[in-house]
Amino acid sequence: MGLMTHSSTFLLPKASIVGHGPALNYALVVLNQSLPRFTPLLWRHAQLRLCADGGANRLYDDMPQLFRYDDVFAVRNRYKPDVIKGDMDSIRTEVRDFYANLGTRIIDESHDQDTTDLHKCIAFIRDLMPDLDKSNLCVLVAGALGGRFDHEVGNINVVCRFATMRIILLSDDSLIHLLPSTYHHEIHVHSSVEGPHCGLIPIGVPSESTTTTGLQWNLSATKMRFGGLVSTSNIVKEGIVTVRSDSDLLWTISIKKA
Ligand SMILES: Nc1ncnc2c1ncn2[C@@H]1O[C@H](COP(=O)(O)OP(=O)(O)OP(=O)(O)O)[C@@H](O)[C@H]1O
Ligand SMILES: Cc1ncc(C[n+]2csc(CCO)c2C)c(N)n1
Repeated sequence: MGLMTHSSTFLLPKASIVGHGPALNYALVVLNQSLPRFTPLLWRHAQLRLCADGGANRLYDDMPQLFRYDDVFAVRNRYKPDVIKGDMDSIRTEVRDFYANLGTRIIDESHDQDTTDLHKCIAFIRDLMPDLDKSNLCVLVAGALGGRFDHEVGNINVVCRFATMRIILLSDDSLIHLLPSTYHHEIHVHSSVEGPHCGLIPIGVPSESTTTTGLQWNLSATKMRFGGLVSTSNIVKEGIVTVRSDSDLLWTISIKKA
């Protein structure tokens, strides 16, 4: 079975990155929730930037607040998304017009009321990338956690629906990504920016057997299921956490405040 490595280097300044595994190309999707304070850092890492519908309002309203000493319009011009996509029921007209005038591609999919705006954005990224590029692509989703619970679950479901893509859901406080059962996993923990609190959560189906190293409460061929044991409030103890499981799991780790 192959090894998949994970490393939150997108939370580090670009210059300080020492690679673990292949260098990844990043895409950023901004959702309709208050922007995480490190969004400008994610923006710099990303080669492609999208807003999911009302996410464009957040970019327009919140980004200038992250640069309090800069001119509001200078900040808005600096942070121009490549694409705004969604059912367009939340983006304000002035915001849509502002970014359209800057040259942002606007994709209105108001006919589709069965998939979320995040889903629409991930499908766009998937279809844009040639097959070969996809293994090195990682999609960062800003503002995906906290807020309305149905949206949070919808966002997690997108991670599961596009299970072959690397997608990382982020808030100010934590990140989540999938650990597919078809790989063994090595998670390189950057303790300056993340941890120590973490969790491993079976999603969809129970896990009959999960084994970990590097945690305070390791699992040893342990069964996990909702209604039984799920590993929450665990603590990272080593620089590398390893996970092998017979089922897909969600990995979550806290993000440090300063
Ligand atoms: N409170 C929230 N918590 C987490 N994610 C959110 C939240 N609000 C919005 N999102 C994410 O941002 C995307 C765009 O948000 P937007 O408000 O434009 O969606 P929407 O389809 O109009 O939502 P709804 O009609 O259900 O209120 C959503 O698809 C969702 O992924
Ligand atoms: C069973 C079922 N539940 C909810 C919705 C509603 N819905 C899901 S995604 C979406 C678009 C949000 O931008 C909307 C309105 C549906 N279609 N089918």
